[in-house]
Amino acid sequence: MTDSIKVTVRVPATSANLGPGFDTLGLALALYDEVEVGLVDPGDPRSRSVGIEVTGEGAGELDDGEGHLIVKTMRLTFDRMGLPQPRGIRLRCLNRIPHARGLGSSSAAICAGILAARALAGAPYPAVDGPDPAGGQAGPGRPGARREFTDDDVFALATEIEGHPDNVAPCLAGGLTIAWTDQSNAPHMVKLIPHADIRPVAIIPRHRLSTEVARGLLPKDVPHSDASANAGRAALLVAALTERPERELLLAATEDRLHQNYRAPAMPQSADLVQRLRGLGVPTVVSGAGPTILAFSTVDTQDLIAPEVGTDWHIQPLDVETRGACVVSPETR
Ligand SMILES: Nc1ncnc2c1ncn2[C@@H]1O[C@H](COP(=O)(O)OP(=O)(O)O)[C@@H](O)[C@H]1O
Ligand SMILES: N[C@@H](CCOP(=O)(O)O)C(=O)O
Repeated sequence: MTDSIKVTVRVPATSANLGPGFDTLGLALALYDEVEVGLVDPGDPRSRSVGIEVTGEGAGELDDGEGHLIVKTMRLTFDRMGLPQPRGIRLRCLNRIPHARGLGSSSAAICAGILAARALAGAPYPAVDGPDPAGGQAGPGRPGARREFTDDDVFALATEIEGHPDNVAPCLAGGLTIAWTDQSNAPHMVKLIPHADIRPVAIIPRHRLSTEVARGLLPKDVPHSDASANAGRAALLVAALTERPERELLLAATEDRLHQNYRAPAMPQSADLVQRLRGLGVPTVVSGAGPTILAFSTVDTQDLIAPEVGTDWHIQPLDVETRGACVVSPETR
């Protein structure tokens, strides 16, 4: 038996914060998860279940049913689109983005789920006629009340699920993004293309640190002088990444006082390596909530990184990704 309809989505890794741009700046990186999602024919015996195949990161560890982040996200998206829940969902995940390392794996999974659900919504699929498998109730306006789900809706829902927009924005749009939320909590972004000389290098440890745990280490208030220093550095960083990718400017622009030091006790090796590389003149930050670190290498610093890092970390130079998440098959959008 075959799936009645299938889509494949591709979503990039992202590095958020970039030092001073806490919860605001993000950069998309050319390292991708690919997710094939199939909805099952009604006559297929698998049509009342969820089936998940994971290759790569998270294989054998992730929930293999309704609790899987992509399935949960798809269910919520079908609800928000005013559509009935599909019956059997098959996921085939090729996961390359490391989990809980500060490279935006959860944002990528959330964006994948929303984009897949939106792409599937255009086609007829076998819907649940009994109780909703996600535990919800079939409500008024589900079938027959389908509403257009715009790119802004995708961004808003992904941000609502993730809790902050700085990974979601570059994942969806690619490039360097400045993201913020307005007074009604709606997210917005501006996308910029970094200068061609910007060469990110992810330096990835074996151990994990969940974003939730790292966020728990942040104080409720910070000194005004620290906030002011970060505002200046974040502004400078946008200029340095797009127009003036000079090492000295990047080094000054990547200083942070709002989150990295507070989180250092949860990732002492990362904090130490950031300091050592910065001491050698390599602009280096904690990637997202860590424990990966991100260096901006230049011709004069590229040879300094490997000897300083040693063998306990995986050094991965990554191109900046400029297109963002997409449905690769069928090319519906
Ligand atoms: N491709 C994926 N499929 C299912 N769940 C995922 C996927 N990627 C991430 N997750 C979930 O998100 C968690 C990591 O999220 P988080 O702590 O925010 O770290 P980060 O987003 O920095 O990698 C994983 O432990 C896993 O539960
Ligand atoms: N601004 C967030 C970014 C978290 O990124 P992740 O890739 O670690 O999920 C934060 O610093 O908490």
